[in-house]
Amino acid sequence: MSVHIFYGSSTGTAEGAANAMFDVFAKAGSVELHDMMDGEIDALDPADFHVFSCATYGEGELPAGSTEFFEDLLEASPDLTGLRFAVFGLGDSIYVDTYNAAGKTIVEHLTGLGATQVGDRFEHDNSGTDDVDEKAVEWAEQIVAQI
Ligand SMILES: Cc1cc2nc3c(=O)[nH]c(=O)nc-3n(C[C@H](O)[C@H](O)[C@H](O)COP(=O)(O)O)c2cc1C
Repeated sequence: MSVHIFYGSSTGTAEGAANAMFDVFAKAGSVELHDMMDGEIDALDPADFHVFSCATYGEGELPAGSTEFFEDLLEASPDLTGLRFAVFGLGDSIYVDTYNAAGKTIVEHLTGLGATQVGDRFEHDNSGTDDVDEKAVEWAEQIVAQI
């Protein structure tokens, strides 16, 4: 099994978290990192496991350049039955109405295509005191125990 870690990041926090998780997921198989901006929707494979580390911007959207990933995916509308994924969301609670909305959107889109969420969706708060990379490792350890 391969683990595909996709990150959606504008200023590097979600990308850093994705990198921090790399060694944890390497316990489960070979790991590939993907910038969602590269639009590699073909890397979604029911035989593999998928992790999304993604920030929220705008009015609750994915970061600029990453929104097209799901536009392309929804247009292609593949049957993702059997595909398993987990979501590590990043946001900031000062954005009350759209706090961590991108992570919720990812869950909706993937489950809407038949995929199955594994574990709890994490919500990192940039206004909080939690170290994002430490939390990413802790979360990844919980997820890897379930795959
Ligand atoms: C201009 C701007 C808009 C943002 N909008 C939201 C938002 O709507 N909801 C949210 O939860 N966080 C929002 N954030 C917070 C980011 O998602 C958060 O800081 C995240 O850690 C950034 O990740 P990145 O460095 O990978 O881009 C916003 C941040 C900026 C700078």
